[in-house]
Amino acid sequence: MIELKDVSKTFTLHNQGSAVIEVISNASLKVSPGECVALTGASGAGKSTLMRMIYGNYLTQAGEIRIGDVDLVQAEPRDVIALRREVLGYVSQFLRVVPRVPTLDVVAEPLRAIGIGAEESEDRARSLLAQLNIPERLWSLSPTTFSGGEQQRVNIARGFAHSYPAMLLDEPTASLDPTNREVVLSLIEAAKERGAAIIGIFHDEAARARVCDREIDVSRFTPRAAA
Ligand SMILES: Nc1ncnc2c1ncn2[C@@H]1O[C@H](COP(=O)(O)OP(=O)(O)OP(=O)(O)O)[C@@H](O)[C@H]1O
Repeated sequence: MIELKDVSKTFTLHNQGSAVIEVISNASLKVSPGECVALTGASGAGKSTLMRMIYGNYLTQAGEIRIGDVDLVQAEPRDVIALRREVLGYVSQFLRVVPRVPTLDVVAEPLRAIGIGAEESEDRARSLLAQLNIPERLWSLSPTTFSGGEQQRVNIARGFAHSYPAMLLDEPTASLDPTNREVVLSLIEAAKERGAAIIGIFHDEAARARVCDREIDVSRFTPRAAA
């Protein structure tokens, strides 16, 4: 479902004499449906960079990043947008809050975007918000003023609203209390059971051990380490 072949990435630091730093070199990996793979490696090894490349936020200079039958490296922007809407989900640690949109709509929006009716989308959103212990009195309010933890849980609810065949999870359990951490781990397990291919960064070792089938240390794709 997710396959990287000989992927490389350099950053050019335009404000520092156009210095070029190679961050990822010849990365290859494959994640099958129903499998969760953890990216590991020391701070600065390139975990977030690789994740952003797989989501298409960072340009990839060489190689192939296949999500289903789309190669993200070659895809047109409109194909990337369609892929993100239908196939590839991304749960970051932080909610990008859209001002004035009620929480319920924030969570239901990914379902509306793929043509699911208002009622069904909102039912799913309500169920996720309840599961993640967001008090019902907050559902009609914009999450702008919510606490950090509440925003993170709204973001997780939104990220899991649609059953994406492929998912990227960036520290999904970071700074959650034990009850909500457990809810998130169950959501990940349920996503695997329905066949989602998942790549995650988990500093929470126990969470990683529980939901991940394999670990890939990105240091092995780091040119500096190899040198
Ligand atoms: N936009 C950027 N411009 C220049 N260099 C960058 C950029 N993003 C990341 N880097 C560099 O790439 C390397 C890998 O960073 P990255 O954030 O991917 O590491 P990480 O493994 O996710 O680390 P952490 O566990 O600390 O989050 C670092 O040396 C970093 O300085």
